[in-house]
Amino acid sequence: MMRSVAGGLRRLLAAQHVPFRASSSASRAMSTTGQEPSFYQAVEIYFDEASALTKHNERLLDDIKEVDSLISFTFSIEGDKMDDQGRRVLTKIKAYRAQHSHHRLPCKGGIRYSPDVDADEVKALASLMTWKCAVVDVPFGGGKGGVVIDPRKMSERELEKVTRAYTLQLIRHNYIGPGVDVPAPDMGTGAREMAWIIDTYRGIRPDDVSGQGAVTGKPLEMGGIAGRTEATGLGVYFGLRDLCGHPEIMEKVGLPTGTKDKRIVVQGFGNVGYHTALFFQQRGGAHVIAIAERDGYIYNENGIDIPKLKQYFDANGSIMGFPAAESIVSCPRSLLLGDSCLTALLAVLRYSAAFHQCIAPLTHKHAHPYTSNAANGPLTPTADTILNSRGIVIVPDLYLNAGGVVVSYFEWLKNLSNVRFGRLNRRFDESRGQKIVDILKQTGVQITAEEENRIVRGASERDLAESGLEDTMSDSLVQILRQQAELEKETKTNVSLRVAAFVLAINKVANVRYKRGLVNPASSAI
Ligand SMILES: NC(=O)C1=CN([C@@H]2O[C@H](COP(=O)(O)OP(=O)(O)OC[C@H]3O[C@@H](n4cnc5c(N)ncnc54)[C@H](OP(=O)(O)O)[C@@H]3O)[C@@H](O)[C@H]2O)C=CC1
Ligand SMILES: O=C(O)CCC(=O)C(=O)O
Repeated sequence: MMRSVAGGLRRLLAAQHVPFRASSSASRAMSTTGQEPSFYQAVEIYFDEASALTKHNERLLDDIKEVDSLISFTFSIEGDKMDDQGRRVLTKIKAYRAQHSHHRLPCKGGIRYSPDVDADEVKALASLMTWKCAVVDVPFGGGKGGVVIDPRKMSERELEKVTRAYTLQLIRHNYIGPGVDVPAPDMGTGAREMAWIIDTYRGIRPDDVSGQGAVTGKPLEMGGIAGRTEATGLGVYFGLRDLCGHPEIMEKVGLPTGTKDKRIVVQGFGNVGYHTALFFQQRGGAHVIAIAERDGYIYNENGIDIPKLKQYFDANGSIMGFPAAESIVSCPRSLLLGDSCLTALLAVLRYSAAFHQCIAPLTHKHAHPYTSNAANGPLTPTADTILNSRGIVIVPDLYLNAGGVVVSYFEWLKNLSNVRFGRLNRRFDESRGQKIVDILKQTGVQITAEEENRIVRGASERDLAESGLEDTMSDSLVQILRQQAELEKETKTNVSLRVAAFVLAINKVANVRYKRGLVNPASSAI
């Protein structure tokens, strides 16, 4: 049975008291209201649009679309400030954790610290995690956590208190554990917070032999994996590099293949933005000509030196004033209107109607043939529709930023087995390589020192994590492009990468549900 997008969309519009108008595109119908849906509604719209192209039972689709569970709680911490009686002021904090899908356990997804976090955002992000994990064959359900604080306004001591108190709440609600739900870094959090989380968890559950796998993105000393910090940015680079390597795709956008000498603009210079820019420059030979941050953007048409900028940023807390570029204080989003580039890389922009108002109407046709969603959900359905209608290829977040969760998966595997990758076989591989070199030399083959090193060197944990990440990103892109081609053949219309990635993910999740025996695919009932 071909399912129409109408059901979900009609319900959504009804909830907003908007008359339903059948349309080939859910997002186009929504834009007629002049009002953007919420982030979670947008993810539902994307889901509906894609699921209409699948052959799954409607009730199963409705079921796998829903967020399975969401908890919210408040807790208090004693802050640094004193009241007039010399007591530490108590600060009340609201927090969430959503588990979108229990079709596979544990649930997996980062924790966001931001004053703008709310239930809608956490549900949307958890839902995206399910589809993301499915696209890259990471066997987890989706989850996401959020704490409503502004980490820039808190001391390290306060942040530690918040993180430990949040973890205690997760333990109390059974929302954390290596087989239940495994958090990781997201906006506003990093390895430091993950260390506090695992330390708190281990303190309460010291006899959990797999306990180190209760959170990923930890520092190495706390059971982390080499390469997790840069994994999301590296995955973005691998994904875009592969896309740029397809002659027929690049021909469509009128550019030569490869990343060399391509110009890109990056919005956000945090973990994801910085590492992506770094890899584009160092490995891809591309020029990062502009970078936007909260307080403005910097521009150098010959390319910005990313390691130098990072040093400057760490020392000054801002990219503004970086000597080797022009600093422009304005709406950072306006940089996306600039020169013609390969891609506008959105590495922080959160879901907001502002994108629709600021960028989408103004972006020139072909100014940037790609808009790459390194951030989660930066585009509203209307912005998405506008960019699509201009022929701009949107590289979807549920594929492009999956590098983080892929390497988190490797970290989790490492924690379950309690052994560093490569520890058992590295020396053995090296001695075998050495024997091969010796035999080649004995038979008179000339080998340079560099060649010898490449044959002999055994893989480190970092090498293995990176190679697993590269393989996953490449393989998943092949799957998405194959899905896109199949859908285009079936529907005889253009199908976006986002729709293709969602269809791929929905098929995988639905198939798990069928195989588990909870649903009969031939029946109309679940
Ligand atoms: N970290 C990860 O492994 C993963 C992250 N993601 C997604 O990537 C995105 C970025 O995450 P991440 O890099 O980890 O976050 P970070 O917190 O490390 O970095 C965000 C950066 O962007 C800056 N920023 C905030 N608001 C704006 C703005 N309006 N314009 C420009 N810059 C701004 C922040 O500045 P300031 O410090 O002043 O706030 C900070 O420097 C998020 O959508 C996240 O969900 C996706 C997959 C994995
Ligand atoms: O590393 C992880 O487990 C999840 C990262 C994340 O939150 C994301 O991909 O959005």
